[in-house]
Amino acid sequence: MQQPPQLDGVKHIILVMSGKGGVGKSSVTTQLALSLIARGKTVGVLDIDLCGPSIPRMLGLDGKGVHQSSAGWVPVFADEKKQLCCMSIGFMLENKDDSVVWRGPKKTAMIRQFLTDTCWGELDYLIVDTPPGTSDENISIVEHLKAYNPDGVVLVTTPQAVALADVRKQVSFCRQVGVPILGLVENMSGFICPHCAECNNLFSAGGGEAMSEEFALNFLGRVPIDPTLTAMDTDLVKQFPTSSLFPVFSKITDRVEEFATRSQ
Ligand SMILES: Nc1ncnc2c1ncn2[C@@H]1O[C@H](COP(=O)(O)OP(=O)(O)OP(=O)(O)O)[C@@H](O)[C@H]1O
Ligand code: SF4
Repeated sequence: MQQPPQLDGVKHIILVMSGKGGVGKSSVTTQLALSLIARGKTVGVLDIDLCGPSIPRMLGLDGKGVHQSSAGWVPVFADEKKQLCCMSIGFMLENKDDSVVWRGPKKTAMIRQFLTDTCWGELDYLIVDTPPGTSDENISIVEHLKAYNPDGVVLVTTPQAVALADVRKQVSFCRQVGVPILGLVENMSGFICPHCAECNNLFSAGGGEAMSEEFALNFLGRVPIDPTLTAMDTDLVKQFPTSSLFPVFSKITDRVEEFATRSQ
């Protein structure tokens, strides 16, 4: 497939996937992006979760609109230094509570347009937040991105058995479509009490690590349940380096960068 020129200036492409909805895929995408820009990287976030585009809200960009230049859609910048930009279906909806009720072919056409018509410019990383599961939309996304040789997939799960079972399907999906898996993140893994800083495992912990071993995946790290994650909604870029999640995502980002470079 011919590569659309809009992605020529992008050095690394990472997909974030989960077998199940609500496990924190968009949160991991956002925190990974913030962690990378804290290292001086330029990052684009492409939110192709057509049924639940939550990245604009998480990046404090709700209500922003995308404008079209002669070269294509111009992503929305999330910071003054213009290190972090975002493209999301959420920017196209008139009302943020509107839902996307398109049928398959229209969704596929929109995904193609997102991937080919957004002018990303020069980026160190493009992080793609995908719909949960192994739907036709996921197949379209991977088929399109394979032409650009993506670095690979960050899989997100939670410790509960049902979410882990969904990751099994996701692993087999990635292997079938031939896209490398960079590793697995176990989200909502314990709760750090804000009073005593003790970590309580609300659900059984360590399932993600055990699954990584079983499938010979890199274990990227655990993210605890952290109430500040939902509270950080304004000036996120400035807030992130002092947040409790900064050290957690620094370690995850170290591993993602290591494996992303290796798979080139
Ligand atoms: N580690 C965490 N600590 C606290 N809250 C979290 C954590 N991870 C995710 N959440 C919260 O859980 C909710 C779901 O997270 P998120 O939207 O990232 O999941 P998702 O997998 O992208 O969902 P979807 O299936 O809708 O795409 C959000 O309100 C988010 O703020
Ligand atoms: S973890 Fe410690 S401070 Fe937090 S609720 Fe339990 S006993 Fe109290």
